Amino acid sequence: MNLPKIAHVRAYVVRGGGADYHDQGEGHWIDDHIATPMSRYPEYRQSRQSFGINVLGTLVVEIEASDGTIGFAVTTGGEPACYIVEKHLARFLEGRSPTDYEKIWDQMYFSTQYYGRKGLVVNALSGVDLALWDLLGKLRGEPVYHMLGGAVRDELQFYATGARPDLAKEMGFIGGKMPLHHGPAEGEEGLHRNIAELAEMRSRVGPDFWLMLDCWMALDVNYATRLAHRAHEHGLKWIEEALSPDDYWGYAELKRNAPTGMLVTTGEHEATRWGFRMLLEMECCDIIQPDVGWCGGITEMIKISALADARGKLVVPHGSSVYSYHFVITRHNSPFAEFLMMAPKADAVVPMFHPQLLGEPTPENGRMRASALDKPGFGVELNRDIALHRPYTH
Ligand SMILES: C[C@H](O)[C@H](O)CC(=O)C(=O)O
Ligand SMILES: [Mg+2]
Repeated sequence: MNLPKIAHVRAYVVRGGGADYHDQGEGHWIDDHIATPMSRYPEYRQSRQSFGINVLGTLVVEIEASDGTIGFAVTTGGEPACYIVEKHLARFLEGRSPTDYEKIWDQMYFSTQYYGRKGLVVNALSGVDLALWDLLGKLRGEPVYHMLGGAVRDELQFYATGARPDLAKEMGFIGGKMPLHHGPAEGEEGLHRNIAELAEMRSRVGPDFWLMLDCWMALDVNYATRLAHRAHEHGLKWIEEALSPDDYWGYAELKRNAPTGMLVTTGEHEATRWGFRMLLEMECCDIIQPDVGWCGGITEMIKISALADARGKLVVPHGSSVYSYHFVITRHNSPFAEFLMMAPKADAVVPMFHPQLLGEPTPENGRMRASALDKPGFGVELNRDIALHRPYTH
């Protein structure tokens, strides 16, 4: 069957809302004294926005086929990513068939390799890849998860990331991941406060509920090892992204140092099969956490997941809403998914990519039926009531 060819690629920047790096208003738990690599500077300790976490904004990529069908995706990267998409990547799509996603990915990656490989460029590339899968699904009338081989279970189950695992438990989630609030620069007192917060949460949720700590690249091996051992006494299930993503050696050491039974997880700021191969071959962790919108998109996720599967490792993607749900439901080595609580007080389930997406499914009682994904493509529409700014054209 010949599908319509790709006619046009467009890239927009959006301010406000969204998940994680996207702009959140004041008083949101996600920007409240979270330990980061910048916490060593007191003036950048209270708010991640103070050092510019939200400086780029959201990237929206649209790919229009010659019959007028539009696929789209949302990720991070903002205006600089718009430039890369419009001025560089678009040439590898326009005039081509949307079925050629392997060749398109290969050309996008290798043509940008001299200035890319990770970070912003791979965010942009991921946005294009996700928009392409959305377009393909819309043209074929199939959900992305069908194109990935179909569901291996009837429903997704979720853990929640946010400041209130106790409320997440009441909402039916299988676990709660809290941000770590104090980094090494806050010394022994900070460590003590981190452990006290964990202990307090353990007392609220009881002995069996999963509790995890997200350290957002803020620690060193020594601090992370001490934190892990002290947290073990309070039943911490995993310690996440404790070190710089470049410190593969440190992760390998932390994995050796961690108490038996505690999982070491990382990878949300890693990209491509080559980056994840490093994490896997160097025995850096137990669970890898690629973000579908940052690691190279669905086309690359398939390869990353296969590498992990062959090594008996789990893939539990970072956030990314529908873009990860369609993947997780198709893989046995992705037994559960993350839900990032975007309600400012983490006290309600609200869509992760609000207000950019319309029709975004959310977990109910910590679960989501596969049938909630049964719409063409990623099953969501772009909210055209938001201000979409197209800074570049080609
Ligand atoms: C809460 C973390 O600091 C970060 O904002 C989200 C994240 O890393 C995760 O969901 O994982
Ligand atoms: Mg994380």
